[in-house]
Amino acid sequence: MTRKLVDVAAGVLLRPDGRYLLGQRGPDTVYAGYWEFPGGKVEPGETPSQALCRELDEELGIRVTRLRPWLRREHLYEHAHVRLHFFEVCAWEGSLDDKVHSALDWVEPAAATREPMLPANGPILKALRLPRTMGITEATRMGVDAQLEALDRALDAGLRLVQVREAGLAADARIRFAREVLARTRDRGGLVVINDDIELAQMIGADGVHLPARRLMALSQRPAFEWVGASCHDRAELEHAAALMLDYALLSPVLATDSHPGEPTLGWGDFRALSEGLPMPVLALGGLKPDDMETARDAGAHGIAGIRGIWAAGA
Ligand SMILES: Nc1nc2c([nH]c(=O)n2[C@H]2C[C@H](O)[C@@H](COP(=O)(O)OP(=O)(O)OP(=O)(O)O)O2)c(=O)[nH]1
Repeated sequence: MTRKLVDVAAGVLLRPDGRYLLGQRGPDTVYAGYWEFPGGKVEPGETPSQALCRELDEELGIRVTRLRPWLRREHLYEHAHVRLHFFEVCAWEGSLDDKVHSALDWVEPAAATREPMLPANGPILKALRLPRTMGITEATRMGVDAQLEALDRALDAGLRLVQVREAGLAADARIRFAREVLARTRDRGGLVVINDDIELAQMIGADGVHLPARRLMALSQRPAFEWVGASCHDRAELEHAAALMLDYALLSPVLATDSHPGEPTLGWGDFRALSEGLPMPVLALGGLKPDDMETARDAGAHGIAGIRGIWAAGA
């Protein structure tokens, strides 16, 4: 049976302490008692962001002053085929005066979800657990000891997502290095993904794998890890990552880098256009430093990834 496509706008209200708001649907709605992000259907003639501002005013009594488009996902329910436009709502006026939910709760991204959760929202909650900054190792160039010291500094400064990318190290050294990165990062509650080496990731029990673009395009199924991401450089690669239901993508190169001098770059305009409307978070990569975070997020990025810019800054 084909169902009419219904556009829905939903807001992730983010507090400065990182918590976000969930509401429990009232008794007279479909999926009564389920938890959701506040929002509702897009009315004819409205854009999704206009719909969200109206819904948050009507339902919660707040006026949105700053929002960013984030993820877009479709889901086929028994009652409807919904296209969900998620926004990050970063600033608003007025205090919450909820008129529709049975309960509201500010939840920590790392904490367990509220149950029951609307079925379409699982990947959204997972995306909110993805740290905003990824450090990509380069022990091959820096030396193993210098890289591990830089990792410790970055972990102290709050880094919680590391990609081990060391094709240049000999096999034994690579295994030792990857184990060491995993132990140090886990100690701080962080995640480690291994570039292009599913066997190594399995052997050391890493959190996941990171697929280079050529490997991504050769796959028709997602590898079995909790976290799987990929490097992308154009829309076709991003869409393939979405079709495989990957957890994130890196899109590069955004700015010029010392490691790839003279290569054409996307700039923030192309970054925004390419990453728009995808179901998974996209991190910006290429010549970025921690200071670029706000610019990246304003351009639709979930966050930033980096090599030298991250290790030099201590993240
Ligand atoms: N608001 C919201 N809706 C969601 C989320 N996830 C999800 O699958 N949905 C679905 C459930 C519903 O099928 C649809 C939203 O419809 P709704 O009934 O809440 O919309 P509305 O507030 O405009 O209600 P109404 O005018 O029809 O009474 O989107 C979410 O996180 N927030």
